Amino acid sequence: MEPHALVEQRGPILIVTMNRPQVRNALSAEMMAIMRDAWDRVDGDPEIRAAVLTGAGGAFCAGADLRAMTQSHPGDTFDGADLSRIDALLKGRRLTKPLVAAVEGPAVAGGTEILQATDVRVAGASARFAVSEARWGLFPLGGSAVRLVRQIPYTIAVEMLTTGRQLSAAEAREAGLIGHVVPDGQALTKALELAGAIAANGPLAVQAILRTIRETEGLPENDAFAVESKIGMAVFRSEDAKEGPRAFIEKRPPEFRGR
Ligand SMILES: C[C@H]([C@H](O)CC(=O)SCCNC(=O)CCNC(=O)[C@H](O)C(C)(C)COP(=O)(O)OP(=O)(O)OC[C@H]1O[C@@H](n2cnc3c(N)ncnc32)[C@H](O)[C@@H]1OP(=O)(O)O)[C@H]1CC[C@H]2[C@@H]3CCC4=CC(=O)CC[C@]4(C)[C@H]3CC[C@]12C
Repeated sequence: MEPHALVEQRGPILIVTMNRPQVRNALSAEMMAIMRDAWDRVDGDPEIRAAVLTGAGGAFCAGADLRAMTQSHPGDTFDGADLSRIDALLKGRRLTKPLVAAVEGPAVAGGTEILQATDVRVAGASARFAVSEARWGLFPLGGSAVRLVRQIPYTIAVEMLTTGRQLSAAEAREAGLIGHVVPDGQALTKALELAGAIAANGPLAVQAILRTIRETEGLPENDAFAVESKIGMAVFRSEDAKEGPRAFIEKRPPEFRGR
């Protein structure tokens, strides 16, 4: 039996592949455990500078396993755990390094929910996006009722959440849910190209930029600048911030050490 998610390190990039293609990579407890461990690895390993999340077999993810739900329903088995944080889906927890999504085929329900926790998003032309929980009388507990309206225009978010309608890749890009549409089958290649560009940059700078974005979300502008200037000045004091300008003047690629 294949593991429900595959984790592969390629140089400074960790690639996480949801791997239950026969059910369009519907989430399982095993898959979620592997994903949670992979996110710990991304945050804990200084050699990893970016991560990519994708799905096997031409699908991204079809959300929770509805068949499993007919056998053991979370509504009946729920043990009262705090669902304001679901590590595997990066709800209530964000990575310290950029996460790039490579979507082919359906990203539905939990699939579009975890997409909202990624930082840079690429999709094949036939990809489709939906938050379909309400169609089955369920609630999008992966965070979409909070996060989607913060990421895309209100009316499109509410329409997606309440009708469950699928957006095409072109519609998703127009709404700003994804950044790039590429020919089918090319999403991972493009995502790796973007992750590579991120990984080549100063890791302290990249992580500080992400941290600033995360920590200032929703703050009044001047409060946000107070946070930003503290985080940013620490980067300016680093060795990497001296290496970058030197490399420019010496006409060579910078060699960042992350300190
Ligand atoms: C709350 C989150 C999460 O947000 C909830 C959900 O995600 S609900 C899931 C809703 N999913 C859908 O609506 C998608 C259904 N599928 C489709 O619409 C289509 O299949 C498709 C568009 C994806 C693809 O269409 P295709 O035409 O290409 O393919 P199709 O022929 O239809 O399918 C091929 C075969 O694949 C099977 N398939 C597809 N999707 C699924 C699916 N989702 N489940 C099962 N099987 C699927 C299909 O049947 C075909 O197979 P055949 O054999 O050929 O028929 C929740 C996410 C995780 C939850 C937490 C989990 C852990 C917890 C445990 C607890 O006890 C407490 C709670 C919790 C923390 C729990 C809380 C909620 C979540 C966070």
